[in-house]
Amino acid sequence: MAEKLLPQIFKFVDQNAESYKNLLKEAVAIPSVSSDAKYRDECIRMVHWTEQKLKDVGASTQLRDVGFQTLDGKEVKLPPVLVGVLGKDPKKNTICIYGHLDVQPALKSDGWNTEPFELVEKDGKLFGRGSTDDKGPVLGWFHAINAYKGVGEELPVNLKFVFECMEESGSEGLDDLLMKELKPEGFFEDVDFVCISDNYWLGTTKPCITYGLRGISYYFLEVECAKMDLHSGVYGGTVHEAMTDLIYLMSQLVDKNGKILIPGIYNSVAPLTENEKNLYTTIDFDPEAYRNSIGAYKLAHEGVKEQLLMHRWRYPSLSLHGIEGAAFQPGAKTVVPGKVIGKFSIRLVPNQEPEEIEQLVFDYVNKKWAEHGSPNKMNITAQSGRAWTENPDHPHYQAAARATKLIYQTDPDMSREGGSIPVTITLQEASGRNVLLLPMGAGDDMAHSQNEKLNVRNYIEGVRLLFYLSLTRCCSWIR
Ligand SMILES: NCC(=O)N[C@@H](Cc1c[nH]cn1)C(=O)O
Ligand SMILES: [Zn+2]
Ligand SMILES: [Zn+2]
Repeated sequence: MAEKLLPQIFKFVDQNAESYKNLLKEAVAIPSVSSDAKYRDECIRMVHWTEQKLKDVGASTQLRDVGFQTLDGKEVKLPPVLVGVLGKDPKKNTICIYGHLDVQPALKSDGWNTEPFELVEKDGKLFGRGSTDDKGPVLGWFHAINAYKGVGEELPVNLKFVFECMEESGSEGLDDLLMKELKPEGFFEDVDFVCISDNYWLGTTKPCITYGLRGISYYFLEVECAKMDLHSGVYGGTVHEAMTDLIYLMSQLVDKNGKILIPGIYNSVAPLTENEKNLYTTIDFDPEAYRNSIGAYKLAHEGVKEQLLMHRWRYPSLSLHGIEGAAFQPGAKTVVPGKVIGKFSIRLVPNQEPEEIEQLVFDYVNKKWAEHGSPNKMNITAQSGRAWTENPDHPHYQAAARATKLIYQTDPDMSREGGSIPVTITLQEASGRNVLLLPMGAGDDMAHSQNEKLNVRNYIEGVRLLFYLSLTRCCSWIR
């Protein structure tokens, strides 16, 4: 039945490509930035907008309240989690789909060529914040479901949905909802697989299927020297400046080659086996093309493919992200900030437990602070999620590989990902089922960066892929 339907579906998807783009345009126009309290209403609007789309495809929906968070010292309501169910036929397999509706911040002045929250099509690319991370892939599922209706076929699987709007900000409230509230109600009882489309191919031409993610331990390092910002001409030379202390602490974390300077941080990293080492040799990854795509002057590890991939996937890395309270605007502002918050994160790898890593970081920063001997106030806090890996030999992965080959006419690479989707491990534990990461976007989509985009080809073929994937899930052998 599967293959017979494909020509019809391919035609239907092509005929509807414009409407798919229009829907993505609507989604991108909602600036659902989860990290900034001033966009919280937009996050809530995004959840409601998506709920309506889910209802439109025939799903029953629920908005689950997950309480409040403290943001910028204020209690702010978290966006509700959108849960949905489409079909309850016991003869069919049930796939649980997770996606996120929130986005990273974006301003045109960051260096975008177009308005970030206006979807613009140029040269076969759809530019806009959230186009690839993760609004395009979420909508891909809705289009795939509609395609069944379009060709007059019944959906061959039951679907369950979990859509949140806080992924880019630590998925606050979601773990508790999944583990404590949804589990007793049996939400995951009949789930056979979990599928997430929220990552990217390694390169730009070859599709991938992903079986591992790094975790993340994100730190907020606060130093306060005064209760207000100060004129450096009036107060400079008379106070111990918070920024000086913070820059000192941040400079002690990582060396110029990327080696993390926190004692013990590499101790628990899973040892590299011969078997794993061999996996890297067959992956299609061109260091020079990768370097060019980001305009980097020189790559670490002399651009050796295997070493680069290992440092993206299986070794921890520490990045310095920014300083809140610093004068980042253009111009010669002569302020001494009263309080600054340095932000850095460590990407965690298998066997590194967040509690262990947080303790090592806190101990090290406290020791460096004591050595530094500043009279100022310092405080460090963290939010963390574990790394995740899955069995890529599972039939779920084999089905995804078959579907990918059919759509792209090439065998996908089995990849891991350097980024983090902390809820993946929670979904694995809550469902007890195999979790598949099926990327829609290409490796040069520049999620989180300026000019984020989704290729029209990836969007359209992605819809076909999700359609075909759900079709193959109707086979009982896959259970
Ligand atoms: N597409 C997944 C993704 O981008 N995840 C974020 C998660 C995050 C952001 N801040 C804290 N966690 C990532 O940076 O990997
Ligand atoms: Zn994402
Ligand atoms: Zn993201």
